[in-house]
Parts: sequence; structure tokens; C-alpha cells
Amino acid sequence: MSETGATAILKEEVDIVIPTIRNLEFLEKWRAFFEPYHLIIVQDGDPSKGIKVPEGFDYELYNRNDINRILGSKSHCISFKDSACRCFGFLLSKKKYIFTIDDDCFVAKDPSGKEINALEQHLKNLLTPSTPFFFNTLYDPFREGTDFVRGYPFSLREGVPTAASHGLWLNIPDYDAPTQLVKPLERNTRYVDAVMTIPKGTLFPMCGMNLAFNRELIGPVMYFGLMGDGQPIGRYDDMWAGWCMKVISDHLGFGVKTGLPYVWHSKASNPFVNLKKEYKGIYWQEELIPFFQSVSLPKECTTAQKCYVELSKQVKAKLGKVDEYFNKLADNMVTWIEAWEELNPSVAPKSDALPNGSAK
Ligand SMILES: O=c1ccn([C@@H]2O[C@H](COP(=O)(O)OP(=O)(O)O[C@H]3O[C@@H](CO)[C@H](O)[C@H]3O)[C@@H](O)[C@H]2O)c(=O)[nH]1
Ligand SMILES: [Mn+2]
Repeated sequence: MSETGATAILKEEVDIVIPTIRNLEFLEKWRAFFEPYHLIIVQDGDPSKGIKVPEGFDYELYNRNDINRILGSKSHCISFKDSACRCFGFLLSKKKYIFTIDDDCFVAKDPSGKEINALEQHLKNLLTPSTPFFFNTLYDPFREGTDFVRGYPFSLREGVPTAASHGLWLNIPDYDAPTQLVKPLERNTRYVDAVMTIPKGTLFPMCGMNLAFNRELIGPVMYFGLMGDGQPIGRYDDMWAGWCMKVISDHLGFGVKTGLPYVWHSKASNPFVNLKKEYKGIYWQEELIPFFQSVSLPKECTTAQKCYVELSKQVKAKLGKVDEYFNKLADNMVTWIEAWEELNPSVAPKSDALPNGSAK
């Protein structure tokens, strides 16, 4: 129980992964909710720049030198100068659940003025089943004060395991650059008290700034791709991961939820810089979406790793002609799985507790 009385559910089973190229002062605002949990901080950009972690947090901090040291010849699969670097924290974690949050996301308040414990809501979403096969019009039937509605098949009411919980943002919405340019002053003030399962066979634009997932179910597919420095595209890290994750979750019979919790997203990144990063993604995605909609995985693909390697083959075969980049991305998807299996052998020995702050 933290000072404010917030209960820290599953605190031994959760890692909070934070990518940062700025600073970690935002943690002060989250102290009541995050202090009992372990943080994995992925410092992007210049590794010689010191990053100060506020006192009292239990954390590991990794910079580019650590990524190169730990992954060696595989380190090229982790992006540099893009929030995609966060997936290095997913790779290193040994916990069942991951919550990843950006350093410009703060505690939001619900309409009653109560501070929202985003991590607690994500864990509730992940601990309760999803309903991808039949839409419940009263939203998530497993939440307090609601249920399955009349006409909902009883044979489907058990639901399926929830692989991911996609939270939303008040204040600065996650708009693409063209929308940001057209609507520079638009702020999201609409708090919608709903959690819903994204139906099977439906893709969605996954934003990485307020996201949680079950690492044991789909950790191996949460690769945020090749973005940022040296790459022709940026700000499509979470989108790529979300499309891969959704088609594989559909195949494996897992669910994905979106809606609560909200965070308060405080910084609007520069739309002109964003346009430069995104523009290839904006037209490539008109080919990527039909590709993901047509993905079919063989029944032999019974694990996230097998699905992901099979998907990388289909990326190479079908998207390589869109641009050479996708051949490189497909190869790095395989490198990521090799790194995953190297760092997460099937029976991972319990690692001894590390002194606070040291990289492994
Ligand atoms: O080169 C970089 C840039 C940023 N980071 C860290 O990543 C997150 C997100 O950065 P930022 O808040 O500037 O990005 P947004 O435009 O608000 O959001 C984008 O980031 C992704 C969502 O997380 C998605 O692509 C867009 O929604 C912060 O923690 C930065 O410190 C970085 O590590 N390296
Ligand atoms: Mn941001």
C-alpha cells in the first residue's frame, strides 16, 4: 500500500517501461501509483547524457551503449532516436505484464476530479477476459456495474484471455502530423467511461504512449520495428507493432481492449518534424493495411514466436516489392525473435536481484 493508500496490485509481476530522450521529472506526479513497481528506463539518444531518476524508485536504466553491449551483433534491430527503442525494455523484462508510458504523460482526472491510476485500470483490463467474437453493446461486460446484454450468446460469455490494454489520452490527442497541422489547437476534453474489445478481424491504430500487455501471451510480437535514425520512417513504431500484434492475437485466440484508462498527454510534438518522419508511413499504410487484413497464419503457428517468424516471411514476400525497407524490416523481425529467445530461454533461470539502477 503506497502512502496515498493506492494498492499496488501484482507489483511483483509488472515492469513499467519508459523510453526517454528528455527527463523523468514526470515520475514525481506518478509516485503514488508507480513507486511500488519496478521501472525499466530506456534512454535514447546520446548515452553520455546523464538521466536523473527521482529518488525512491526501483529501476534499471539502459542507454545505447548497454543495448550494444547486451545485444551485440543483434543490436541493429533496436531503433535509435525514436520511441521504438522502448521495445528493448520488453525484451529484457522477466515479468508477466508490461505497462509502457511516455515521459510527457501525466496523471489524468476523471469527471469527478479523482486521479486515475492508469496502471491499475490496465491491469484490471488484462486480468479480465476479452470478447472479440461477438460485440457487447454495453461495452466490457466484465467491468463493475455492467454485463452481457440480452441476445449475447451464452456459449461465448467465457471470453478469451486479454493480450493487450490500449489506453487513451486527454489534452493532446495522438493525431498524425497532417491532422495536427490542420487542428493545432484541438484538445481532447472528452472522457468516455468505456472499455471495449476490438473485434476479431479488425485492425486498429495502436499508440504506444499508454499501453499495457501480457508479455507471456504476446511479448515476442511487440517489436516496434526499425524507425528513427538511419530509417526512412518514424512514428510508425507502435502502429507496426499493433498491426502485427492484432493479427497474431486474432490467430491465437487472444483479445485486445481499448478505452480506459486515460492519461494526460502534455506535449504536442512538432508537426513539421512529425510530417517528415511520418510521410512515407502515410502512403505506405494504404498497402500495409490490406496486407495485414489478408494475413493468414497456418495452424502449426501455435506460439507468438512461430506466428511472428511466419509473419516476417509474409512481410518479405508481399511487402518487399513496396519498398526495400520491408525486406530489411522482415530480417530484423527475425533478429528480434533470435534476441528474444536468447534473453528469454524457455525455462529462464531466476536472475538474482540486481543493485538498484544498474544495467544487467
Ligand atoms: O527520438 C526519440 C523521441 C522520443 N522518445 C521518447 O518517446 C516518447 C514519445 O515521445 P514524444 O512524446 O515526443 O512523441 P509523441 O509525438 O507525443 O508521440 C509519438 O511517440 C509514440 C507514442 O509513444 C508514437 O510514435 C507517437 O504517438 C517520450 O517518452 C520520449 O522521451 C525517444 O525515446 N526517442
Ligand atoms: Mn508525447
